[in-house]
Amino acid sequence: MDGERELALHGIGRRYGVRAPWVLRDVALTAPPGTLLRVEGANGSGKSTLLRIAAGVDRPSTGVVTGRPADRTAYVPERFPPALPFPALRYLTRIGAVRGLTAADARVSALHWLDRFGITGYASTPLDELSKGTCQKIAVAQALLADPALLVLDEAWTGLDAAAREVLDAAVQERVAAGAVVLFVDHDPLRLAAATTAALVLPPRPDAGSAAPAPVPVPSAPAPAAGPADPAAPGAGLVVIEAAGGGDVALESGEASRAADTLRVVVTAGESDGVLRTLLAARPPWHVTGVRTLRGRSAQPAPATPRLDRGSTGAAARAAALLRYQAELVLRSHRWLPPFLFYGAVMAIGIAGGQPLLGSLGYAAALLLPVAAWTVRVCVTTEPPAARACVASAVGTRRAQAGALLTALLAAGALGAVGTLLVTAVSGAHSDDQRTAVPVGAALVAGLMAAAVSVLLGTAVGALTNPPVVRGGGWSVLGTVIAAGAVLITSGSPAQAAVTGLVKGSRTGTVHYPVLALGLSLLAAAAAAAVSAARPPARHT
Ligand SMILES: Nc1ncnc2c1ncn2[C@@H]1O[C@H](COP(=O)(O)OP(=O)(O)OP(=O)(O)O)[C@@H](O)[C@H]1O
Repeated sequence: MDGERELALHGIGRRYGVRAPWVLRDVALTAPPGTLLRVEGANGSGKSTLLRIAAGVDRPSTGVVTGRPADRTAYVPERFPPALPFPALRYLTRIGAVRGLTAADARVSALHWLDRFGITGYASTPLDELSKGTCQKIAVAQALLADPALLVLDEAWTGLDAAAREVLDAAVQERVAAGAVVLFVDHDPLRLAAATTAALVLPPRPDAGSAAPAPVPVPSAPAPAAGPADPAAPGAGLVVIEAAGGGDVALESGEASRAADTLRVVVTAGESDGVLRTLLAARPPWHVTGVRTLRGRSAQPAPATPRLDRGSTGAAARAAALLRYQAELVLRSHRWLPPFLFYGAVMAIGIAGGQPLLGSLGYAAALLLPVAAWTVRVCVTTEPPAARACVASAVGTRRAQAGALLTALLAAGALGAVGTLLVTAVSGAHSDDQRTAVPVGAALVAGLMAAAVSVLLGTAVGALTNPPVVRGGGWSVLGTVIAAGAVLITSGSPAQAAVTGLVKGSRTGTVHYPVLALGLSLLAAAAAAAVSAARPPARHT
């Protein structure tokens, strides 16, 4: 991968629950730079699961993945959701920035891929108004934006028209020629057959509790150095096809050899499609377990891709790009409106001009806690899981979740700051009995600190009662309401301490700064965010 380490999967196992059957068991794989690897297996054998783990959008139950280019991995999910509230170009430029491109490069690259897929005319069209096929082109484009060094394609060709399939074929070969690793699943056994350098055949899914048969890796030919194929090289364009379990077949080309029920055919690249068709047409059909080139690559002309000024944005810029993407997603979805309107309405009911300042600040801070938890729910559930997976391939699942939580924290914090300022402006700077004057500046600071306590604890509650920690919608909402109420009224909780400090201070006109409560709520929010980010992401297929 552009001179980096090879991608390796070591002893990968995955099951969806401690008692659930193993979907994958002991899968091992190495893919040096320049590998084009096809993953095969029956329905339900775990192909998508394996691709998600390789792409870093799901985590294995056992084993590790090494050599993944952390900031240059891209993934196309099996189904891309059109429910994203972005126009096509806007979505691509936002994702390009998350993938580390500068704004200018992201736009150039997005326009390039829109053009290559022939959909420039849809640049301003919202994704939810695009046809399924056009939306799939956007799904593929988002993965190709920033020259991925690891590209993972889960049936990415499905839904594309013939011309777009060719564009994707060519793009894959460009990436492989540049030294990237490409892993793919496709229902068409001929897909990129001549260019594929390795295959991994997953065994059928084992029954619960039984050991899985080992996956069958088909070793790849040594990955050639990046650069154009040498058609004059000895063996150039030779393809090895391996297949199992089929019926009688008469091959008109290639050299065939058989061992047990496995057939191996060495054939020129030009004749390989014909051989594959013959094998698949046999009765019973052959199960193609591997297709790889012996030397060289198919010599597809590589259309010019824009030169991107990679590395021009650092970790901080990518984190900012992630927040901008998530904030714009929530803003465009309008799902932020209910909690914000609720906050405004309850503030309007409870706060009146001239009321004692500290008491009103306590009321505002208390209200902020459930509103912050609700905002977290909005921020972690608005992005469809498949779109989240695309983002997670770029930044990792933990950062994608942390980004959503931080977006909620900042949004609720901004709301709380505005609310606190308004309350300070309209309230009377005196104690409850109006005998003691309250210093406005000090009250404002204490009010902002109490609001921060509420926002932090509301974020903690939201993080622990929503996906991926609690996945069921009904349980999530119920859990959020109960937990938010409990945190507010439980004696000794930082929120209760901060709010009570203001309300009690209002009786005597004394300002208490909730310093300890703020420190504790910071710790609670950080711990809850860590728990939430550590949970495996939600299923998306
Ligand atoms: N998040 C999840 N939670 C629970 N079970 C899951 C989850 N994701 C996948 N599975 C199960 O794991 C098994 C393998 O699924 P996967 O989609 O990886 O297989 P596949 O080989 O890609 O299947 P197909 O060819 O039908 O797409 C299936 O039984 C599926 O129901």
